[in-house]
Amino acid sequence: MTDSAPFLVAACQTVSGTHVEANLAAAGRLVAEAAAQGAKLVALPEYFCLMGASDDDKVRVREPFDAAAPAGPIQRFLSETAAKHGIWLVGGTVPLAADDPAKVLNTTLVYGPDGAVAARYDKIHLFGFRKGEESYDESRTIVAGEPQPAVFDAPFGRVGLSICYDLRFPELFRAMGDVGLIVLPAAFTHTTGSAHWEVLLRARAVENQCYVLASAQGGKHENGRRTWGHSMLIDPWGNIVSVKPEGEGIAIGAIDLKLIEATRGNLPALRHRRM
Ligand SMILES: NC(=O)CC(=O)C(=O)O
Repeated sequence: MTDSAPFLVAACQTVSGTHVEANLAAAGRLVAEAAAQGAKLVALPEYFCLMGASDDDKVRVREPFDAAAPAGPIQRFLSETAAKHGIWLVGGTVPLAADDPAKVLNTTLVYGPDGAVAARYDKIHLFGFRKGEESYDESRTIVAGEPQPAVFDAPFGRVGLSICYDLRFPELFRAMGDVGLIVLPAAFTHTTGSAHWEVLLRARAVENQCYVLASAQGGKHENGRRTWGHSMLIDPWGNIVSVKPEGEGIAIGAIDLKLIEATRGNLPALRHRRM
């Protein structure tokens, strides 16, 4: 049964550094702030546990995955934090061990209010970008997930999972089916984010007539990188409900399931699809 009363969700924005312990402490403070304000679902950003000095650092802190018992400090932190606050915690991304020992899976693990794993999504699309001095190639250290959508059911409805660069591939979001909320942990670069972040997020909300909650890295990092931030909640009409432009903090706002129904009733574009 779906509980249809409006409820709060929050996107945590971090400026993660090169030390896992310090990053987990920062994430813990932000989740506690969101929970204290009443958020039922809280999302952390991509790479919330580490923005390493080099891309290979995430391989150094990789953890095996165990759905039954947290198999490392990052998974333990997520499980304990969800249970402590009694929330749904979308755990940004965790570097999970892959078959190739030189690479990881860049994975979102979702924990329920009981601290148990409720869903897993391995990032499908791997970011590559080169312009001037800037160069990114995730395929060097990350193995792409199997190309299939991941959703989970919470008491307030169905939630779809995606990560950062996935945002540029609308077919993934369509394949999620009927979701009321899409969550996107991210670490968009300052260059690409200033140009594309908001317009892409709002497009995904409008074309799927659902809420989008995007939790981002936002600021100048210890490793010299600069990320765009602008963590936000967007409603099914494409309005920005709440935004955290820069630096550490949260973007918190209400989800009203009746607005999804009303939007789809007024403008039945999803029913008008012919392909
Ligand atoms: N950092 C990413 O994975 C994606 C990004 O910055 C972009 O798509 O732009």
